[in-house]
Amino acid sequence: ARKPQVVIVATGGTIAGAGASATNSATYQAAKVPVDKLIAGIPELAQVAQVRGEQAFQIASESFTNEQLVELARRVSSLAKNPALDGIVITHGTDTLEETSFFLNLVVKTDKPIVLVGSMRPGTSMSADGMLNLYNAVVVAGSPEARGKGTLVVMNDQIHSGRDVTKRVNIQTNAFYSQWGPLGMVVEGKTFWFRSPVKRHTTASEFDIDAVTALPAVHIVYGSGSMSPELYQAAAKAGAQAIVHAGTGNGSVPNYAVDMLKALRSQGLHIVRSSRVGDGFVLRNSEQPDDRYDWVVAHDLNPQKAKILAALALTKTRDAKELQRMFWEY
Ligand SMILES: NC(=O)C[C@H](N)C(=O)O
Repeated sequence: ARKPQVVIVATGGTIAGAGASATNSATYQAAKVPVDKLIAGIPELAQVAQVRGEQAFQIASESFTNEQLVELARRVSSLAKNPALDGIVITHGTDTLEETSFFLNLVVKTDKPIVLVGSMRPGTSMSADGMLNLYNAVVVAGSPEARGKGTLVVMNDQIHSGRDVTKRVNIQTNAFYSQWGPLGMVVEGKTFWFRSPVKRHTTASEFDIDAVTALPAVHIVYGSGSMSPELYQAAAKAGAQAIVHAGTGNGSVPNYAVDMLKALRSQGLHIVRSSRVGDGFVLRNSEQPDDRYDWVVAHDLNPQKAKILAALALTKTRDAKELQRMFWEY
């Protein structure tokens, strides 16, 4: 039978990392090993797909910029248009993998599987997780059942929605987690599916990377007890067109910070209330009168995901009600 054609677009991260010894699981250099060497290290890939590699970047994912995000998405969009190709795997550092997976989920117009994968341990360490993660990612990218589900993240034998998934553990291989559960599992080269995303994505999204050349700046301000309202001002000074408030609890705002946010909104900046808690979601007019202040709530998106959607939304509209609609729909 014809094997699915899969391209691995490599961007760096720990999955391309190398450490000094086999006991170095957390101390190593990310983004060292080229994609062809990663592929050559897993001869079993040839049993499940016809694979070729492409080196987009060689960086740790904390160093990803908006420019690189746009460049990567444009490359993925152009690959997806190749009729001979069945799926795309993107190797990526785990730190900002959730931003990239959500971004691609919103802007690439394709039904083909786009699968992001990383690792928590470098390939040089004992029980390195990258090999199996990459093998599993290629299996998912070549699987017809993975089509039309938006971008996927394969880590630790689980298949997550690129929208929902977030990094929750920073030193173990079970690093990724979705509040609404994974979509499925991949075991011994086979995929098993249990649910599908219902939020708008890829072909049903109103965003298209072929029409996006740059993203406006959006900055996150972290809420805490005794925080400084001047941080919002600094975000505005740094060029933010929207500020994502990573609020305590239900995205709550300290009473002494409300006037600053109102003032920034009156200058045209958008205020998006999200929560630093991790799970749950922020409701409109809970904690703060969003209708009165013309603020937006991030719904269940965490601050870093809210930042991605806010930036994309601002390429389309300046209207807070439209922004809010997008936060409900995506
Ligand atoms: N596990 C990893 O990939 C972490 C690394 N700092 C990165 O995001 O590139």
